[in-house]
Amino acid sequence: MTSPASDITEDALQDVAERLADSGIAVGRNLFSDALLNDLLDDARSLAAAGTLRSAATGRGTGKQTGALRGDATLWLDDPACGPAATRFLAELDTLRQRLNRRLLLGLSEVEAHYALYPPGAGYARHRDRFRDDDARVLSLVCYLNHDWPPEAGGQLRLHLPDGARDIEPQCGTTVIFLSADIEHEVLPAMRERYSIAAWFRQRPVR
Ligand SMILES: O=C(O)CCC(=O)C(=O)O
Ligand SMILES: [Fe+2]
Repeated sequence: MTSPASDITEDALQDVAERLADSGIAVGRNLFSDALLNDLLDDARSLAAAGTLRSAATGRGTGKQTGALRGDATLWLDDPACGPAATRFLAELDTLRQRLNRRLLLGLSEVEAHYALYPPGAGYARHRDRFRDDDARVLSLVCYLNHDWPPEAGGQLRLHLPDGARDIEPQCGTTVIFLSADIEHEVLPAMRERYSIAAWFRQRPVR
């Protein structure tokens, strides 16, 4: 089977698909190349330095109280201000979408993704990614861009699972994929700047 424009091997894909089918969560290591992740971090940093990332509290489709729930600043990867790494990453995600469809028959029709920067002190309260009034989000993906993240810096993704909480360090090279409707999660307050990309595979376009 050919997989154009993909860093992800067949074995890694198989592993992700099996874990998603078994438990609704897959944690991948090194799904994307170091070169791409480094370019994405550079891009996110320059966008942040230019003041282009916007507080998620004022983003689309969210309520006025969002600021109390989440402290990140974001920019959609299809924004013209983003660099070529963002376009490459969206192409990777779209290839992943098609490959997951072949294995899991999820009917994913589109993927959207944004850069997120959590400044020191920011987190994201416990939530699910599927909105009450919009069930388009099927799979969530979070890809971390932080090198040498020490545990004492906080900022872990805490997944609330039937058998207890599972914490994941936001370390560069780690990618978490989970069912948007099922998995409650939160971002613990980060003590230093925390860079990531959050993406959602949707079952139909809305925008
Ligand atoms: O950055 C993370 O670890 C998770 C972010 C998140 O939950 C979201 O953007 O919905
Ligand atoms: Fe989330």
